[in-house]
Amino acid sequence: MTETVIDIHELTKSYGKAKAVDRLSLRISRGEIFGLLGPNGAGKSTTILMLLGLSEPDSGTINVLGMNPTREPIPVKQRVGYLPDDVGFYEDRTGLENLMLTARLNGIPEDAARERAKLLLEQVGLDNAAHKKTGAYSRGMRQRLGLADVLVKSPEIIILDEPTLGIDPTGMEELLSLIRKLSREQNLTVLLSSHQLHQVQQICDRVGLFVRGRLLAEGDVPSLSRTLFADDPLLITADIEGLSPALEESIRGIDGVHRLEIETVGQGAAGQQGALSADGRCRLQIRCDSDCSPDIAGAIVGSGARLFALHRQEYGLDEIYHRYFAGGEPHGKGDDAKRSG
Ligand SMILES: Nc1ncnc2c1ncn2[C@@H]1O[C@H](COP(=O)(O)OP(=O)(O)OP(=O)(O)O)[C@@H](O)[C@H]1O
Repeated sequence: MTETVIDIHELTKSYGKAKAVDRLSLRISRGEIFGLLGPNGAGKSTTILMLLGLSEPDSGTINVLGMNPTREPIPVKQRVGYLPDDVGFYEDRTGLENLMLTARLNGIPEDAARERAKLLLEQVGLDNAAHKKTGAYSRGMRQRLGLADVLVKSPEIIILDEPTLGIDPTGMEELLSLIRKLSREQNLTVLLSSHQLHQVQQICDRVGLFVRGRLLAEGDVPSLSRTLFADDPLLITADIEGLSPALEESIRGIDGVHRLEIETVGQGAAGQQGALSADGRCRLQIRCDSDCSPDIAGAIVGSGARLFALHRQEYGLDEIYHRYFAGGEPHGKGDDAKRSG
C-alpha cells in the first residue's frame, strides 16, 4: 500500500479579505513527484510556506510525515528540504565549502560532512566545480548546487519552487532528469512548483492545477486530459494518396470513429475540403473517441491507397493549462484551447 506523506485537508489561508488558499485538499504519496501548477498569485507559495510550518493556516489540517508543521516546525524542517527560487550561497566560497557549511548547520560531524558534500556534488554533476567559488557558477550550476544543498540532511521530501527558472533548455533537461533519478533511486517525494509545463509533464507523476487558491483539478496528465477533453475527441490525421469511396466508408465504419473530414494537400491544393489535389493526395482528419490509429492505418493500406503520414494529436499539459488558465481565469470545457499539432 502506498504511504501518504503529505495530507492536506480543507486548508484555508487569507490575507485580509483575500483568500490565498481556499479549502485545499491534497494527498501525496511517498516517492511521488507532484507538480504544483498555476498562474501568479494562485496560492502555490502560500501552500508551500504552510507545509514548512512557516505560515499558519486559518483553518483545515496539514499532516507532513505524520506531523503538524505549525506545531512541530523543527522536526518537519529536519525531514523536508526546501529549495526556494532564489537560492543564496556564500559567493566567495566554493561549492564544497557551501555544502559543508550546510552539513555543519545540520549537525553532521566534519569528516562525514566532507564525505556527504563530495558525494552530493558528484550526484548533481558538479564534482569538477567543487573547488570553484559559487560566485562564478552559472544559474544551472547554482540550481544543481541548491539541489545538493537540500539533500545534505537526507530529507524524505523535497520542495522545489520554480527549480528550472532562468536555466537554458539543456540545463533544464539535465536538472529535471536529475530530480527524477534521485527521486526514483532514493524513493524521495518531490513537490515542485513550475511554469515550465512541457518539462513538468515529463517528470511529474501527478500535477495539481491551482487558480485563486483552489485546486481545480489533479491527476496524471493522461487522465486530466481525458476528463478535460472528453467532449473533444482524439484527432488522427492521415496523409494519403488513392482515396476511394470504399476506403471512406470503411474508415467511417471503424469502431470509435466519430467524424471524417477530407482536405486536399500536395500539388495544386488550396486546403479545400472534399476535393483531391492534382497528384491525388489528400489529408484525412478523423475524430475518434479512442485511439483508432492501427485500424485506420490497416484500412488505408488494405484498400491499396498509399499512406505517407499518420499523426495522433496528444493533449498535453500545455493544452490543459491553457484551457484552465487562459487569461488567468479558469475556462469551461467548451472554450477554445490552444493546441499543438
Ligand atoms: N504576505 C502576504 N501578504 C498579503 N498578501 C499575500 C502575502 N503573500 C501572498 N499574498 C497574496 O496571496 C495570494 C497567493 O499568493 P502566492 O504567493 O501564494 O501565489 P503563487 O501561486 O505562489 O504565485 P507566484 O507564482 O507569483 O509566486 C496572492 O493574491 C498574493 O498577493
